[in-house]
Amino acid sequence: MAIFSSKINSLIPHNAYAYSNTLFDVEINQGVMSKYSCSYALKAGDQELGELTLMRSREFTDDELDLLENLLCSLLYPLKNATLYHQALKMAATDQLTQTLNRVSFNDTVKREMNWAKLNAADLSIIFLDIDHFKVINDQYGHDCGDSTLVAVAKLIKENLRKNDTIFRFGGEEFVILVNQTDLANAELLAKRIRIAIERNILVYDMKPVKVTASLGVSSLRSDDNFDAFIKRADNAMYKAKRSGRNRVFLAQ
Ligand SMILES: Nc1nc2c(ncn2[C@@H]2O[C@H](COP(=O)(O)OP(=O)(O)OP(=O)(O)O)[C@@H](O)[C@H]2O)c(=O)[nH]1
Repeated sequence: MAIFSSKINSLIPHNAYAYSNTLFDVEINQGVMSKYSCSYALKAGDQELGELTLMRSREFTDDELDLLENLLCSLLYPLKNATLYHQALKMAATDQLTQTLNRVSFNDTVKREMNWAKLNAADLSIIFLDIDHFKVINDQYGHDCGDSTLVAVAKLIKENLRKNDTIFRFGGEEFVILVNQTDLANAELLAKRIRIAIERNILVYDMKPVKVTASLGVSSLRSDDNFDAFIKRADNAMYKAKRSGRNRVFLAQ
């Protein structure tokens, strides 16, 4: 969009542009917001491609708007390809059942956040969460009930997170939450909130209440940590929570 804006600037001068595309999760605002604007909802066939707005301090003429509409036509198909590519990448990294990230992007995301936290002397914490006796839920109520449980737990976790936190479905009934700019004490509070939310939530399946609890382990980044050590401490803490009776939060030592 930046290239399109700069290429057309000699033909249709403008001070700023805004582009948003919810499918992309993209929201771009470039330049100085101005009084006059023209907006276009971009579409190729039935594919929505977001909304583009150009802004400047004097009105756009009819000739300029006609020209812009023609130029936009040449943008639609490259934009459609970019959207499809982005959707494919997003799907590959998303667990379709729980709509959380899957393992594909886990290592890269954690390493990137570890680097950022170390460079900026910021806190970073990680929570491992494993649903208790999940096999029993599957065996007693069926696999569909197990799937509904996974969806419900993911939703409860998401409801307790901030925008910058990231949730991954790590394996079968295991989730990992990366908590930015949060120290061990505050990550523990978050883990306890999530544990209570899961315990209190009443999942009704086939008219029967299904009791769900989870065990959680928490670790925070240390200055000499590498990726494996950071992850392993939280995983070990979660296993300690399991071994000491489940439905509890353990902090990494
Ligand atoms: N319904 C459903 N079940 C799954 C899925 N992925 C893994 N499972 C099941 O999750 C169960 C995990 O069982 P275990 O590893 O024994 O763990 P658990 O029963 O939760 O026991 P603890 O972790 O020790 O409390 C297995 O029965 C798997 O078949 C899934 O996507 N959907």
